[in-house]
Amino acid sequence: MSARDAARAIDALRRGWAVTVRAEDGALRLMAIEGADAVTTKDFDPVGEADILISAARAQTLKLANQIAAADPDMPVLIARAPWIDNDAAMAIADPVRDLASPLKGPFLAKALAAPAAAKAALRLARLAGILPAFFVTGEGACEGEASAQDIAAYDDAAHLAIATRARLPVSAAENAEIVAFRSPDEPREHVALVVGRRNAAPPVVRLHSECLTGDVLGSLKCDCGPQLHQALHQIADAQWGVLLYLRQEGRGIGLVNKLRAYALQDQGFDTVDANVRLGFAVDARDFSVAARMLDLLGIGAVRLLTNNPGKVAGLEAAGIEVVERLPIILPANPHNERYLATKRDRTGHQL
Ligand SMILES: Nc1nc2c(ncn2[C@@H]2O[C@H](COP(=O)(O)OP(=O)(O)OP(=O)(O)O)[C@@H](O)[C@H]2O)c(=O)[nH]1
Ligand SMILES: [Zn+2]
Repeated sequence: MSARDAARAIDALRRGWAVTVRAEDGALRLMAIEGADAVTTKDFDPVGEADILISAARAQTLKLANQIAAADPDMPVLIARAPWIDNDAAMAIADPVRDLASPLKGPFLAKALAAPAAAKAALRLARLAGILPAFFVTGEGACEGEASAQDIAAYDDAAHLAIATRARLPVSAAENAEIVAFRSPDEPREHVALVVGRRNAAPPVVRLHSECLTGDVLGSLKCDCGPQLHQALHQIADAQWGVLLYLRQEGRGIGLVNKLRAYALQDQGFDTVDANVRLGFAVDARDFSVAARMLDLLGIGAVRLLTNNPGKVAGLEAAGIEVVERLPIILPANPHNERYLATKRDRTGHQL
């Protein structure tokens, strides 16, 4: 079992190269539909026979609901290749953002999935690679990367995370702060912690902040991330000691490009929950065991957690960190994020 194989497969997928995903029930040779061009497609599938693997949610939108396994509604669906499915048509199958522009798709013929466990692992790999969960699929053949379902499951295992370095970092909210960088040999994303103030015996005030390029850096009004980040730093500074974890979980774990696809779906009227689902992802794909591991490496076993999200409390506790208190972090809404905040309150259990 090696997370290295998963890392290679992720890299290959993002470059549009062929990869093989194996599980106990068989192997699938895959190429991402996203980014496929005439040359890579010909190389992967010279005769144009590759089938298409999509998420169950995408199958539902494409009127293949009858193909969704009753016993496992998350099971991916395999579409048989038809002569009219060229790269452009495949991209229209893959990308829900195009549904308004190209509404006429199908009819599709679904096929039995020979290797369901491998298909599920492939979809997990797509999320880790930050691409759309839609593939061309063949059986055997040349490929640039090969990973097993176990490799893929081990890829973002927080156990391999370690402290890489630390340094003093005065910030506007707290001059007495130290930045601690964490790295895992398997994974390129580096998480950081900002440790504020002087450690004392009380459980620190802790904020788990998931990366949001649009909110944190550009000041997006569509979410509450930017103001929450600054408010959290001030609340931690006021408490004299605490930690902000900056987690590289852009878009609740689906990556920047997929989050922006979710935004494009929101422009079409879907809310933040339905947009994720329509893309073929979980509503929240984050794994908070990485945060627990970081706290553990900082010698912190109990926290006062700044959050409105009961899922974060449960995720940290499940990973062995005691949450002695939940502190709310509520900021005024603006006209652009009103619906987003209402959806968090009404559909994802946020206590707002
Ligand atoms: N997929 C997706 N991600 C989003 C969207 N809006 C914001 N995000 C991401 O959501 C994450 C922000 O969530 P957080 O503020 O950490 O957490 P939360 O679940 O809202 O809980 P709180 O602790 O109460 O703030 C960041 O990774 C954002 O990039 C969206 O519409 N779709
Ligand atoms: Zn945001």
